[in-house]
Amino acid sequence: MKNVGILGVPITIGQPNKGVDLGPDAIRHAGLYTVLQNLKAVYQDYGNVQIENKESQTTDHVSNLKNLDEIASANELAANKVSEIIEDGQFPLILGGDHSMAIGTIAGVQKHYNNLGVIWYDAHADFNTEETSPSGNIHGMSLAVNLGMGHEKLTSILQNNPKIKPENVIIIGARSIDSGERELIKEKGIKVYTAHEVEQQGIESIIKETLNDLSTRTDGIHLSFDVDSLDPIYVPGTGTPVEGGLSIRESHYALRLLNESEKIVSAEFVEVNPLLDVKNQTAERTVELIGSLLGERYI
Ligand SMILES: NC(=[NH2+])NCCC[C@H](N)C(=O)O
Ligand SMILES: [Mn+2]
Ligand SMILES: [Mn+2]
Repeated sequence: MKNVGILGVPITIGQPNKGVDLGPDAIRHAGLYTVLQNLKAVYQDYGNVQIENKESQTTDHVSNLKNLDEIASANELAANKVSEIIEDGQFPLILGGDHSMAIGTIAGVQKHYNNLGVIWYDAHADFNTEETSPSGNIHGMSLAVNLGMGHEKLTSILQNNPKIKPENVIIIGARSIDSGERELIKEKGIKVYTAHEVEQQGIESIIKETLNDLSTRTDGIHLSFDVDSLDPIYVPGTGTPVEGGLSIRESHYALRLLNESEKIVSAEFVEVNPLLDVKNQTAERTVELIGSLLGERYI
């Protein structure tokens, strides 16, 4: 069983909805420790990264990016914390927070790998740059930033270099991709399994293909799990829900296959927003999904 280091990244300024900063604590309250105890996991909670989510929004005049400086410094903090958890010999289990946090989390993990792979499980591709973004919201840009595209204040977290190679990224569950993102995805040759492909090919085959593909090239795989990958009927508590999402059953199965592969070296669960939720069910489902990733079984 893994030795787990829990870290909350309560960032909200990468998008416009209030409340996603409460995500990490809602996940803890939904029974995270109990699940870990039942799995006989050794764990340590590193608490939350101290982030100042300013009420008033700043927009960079040149790039049109919202809250650029604040997001850059929050991600620097998150990156250092994640790196520290790995240095302590633990598996980083990171709780969000809006998806702009993946800029820092992946920078922190990447420090310890020569060739990191990333599975981006999401309704969105988060592959915008300031040129293509329809919103200026940085949570829609974090994957592109990880590949070295975007504002230098974001691409230079920890080191001024691309953190992952395009061939080492696989997106699963996408069904809302902006036209500019689509062009960039094609240009970079990123592998995407859309929600339609999950329907047609099946999640088992997709996860196995993903693992085969990434295992040959990478020395570790980070899972970036945006809860809006799931259909909003299961997870109402998220800021950018998209209909036609993945089912809870196939997502548990996906996570079980990832667990069995023993290739996942770190994971984050993001975009849980308790203020948009109904009876904390989004946080509760997130805890159950974390259980599957860490080895919980039906029988
Ligand atoms: N991590 C997320 N939920 N991202 C949603 C992004 C939505 C849209 N594509 C944008 O860039 O604004
Ligand atoms: Mn998303
Ligand atoms: Mn996302």
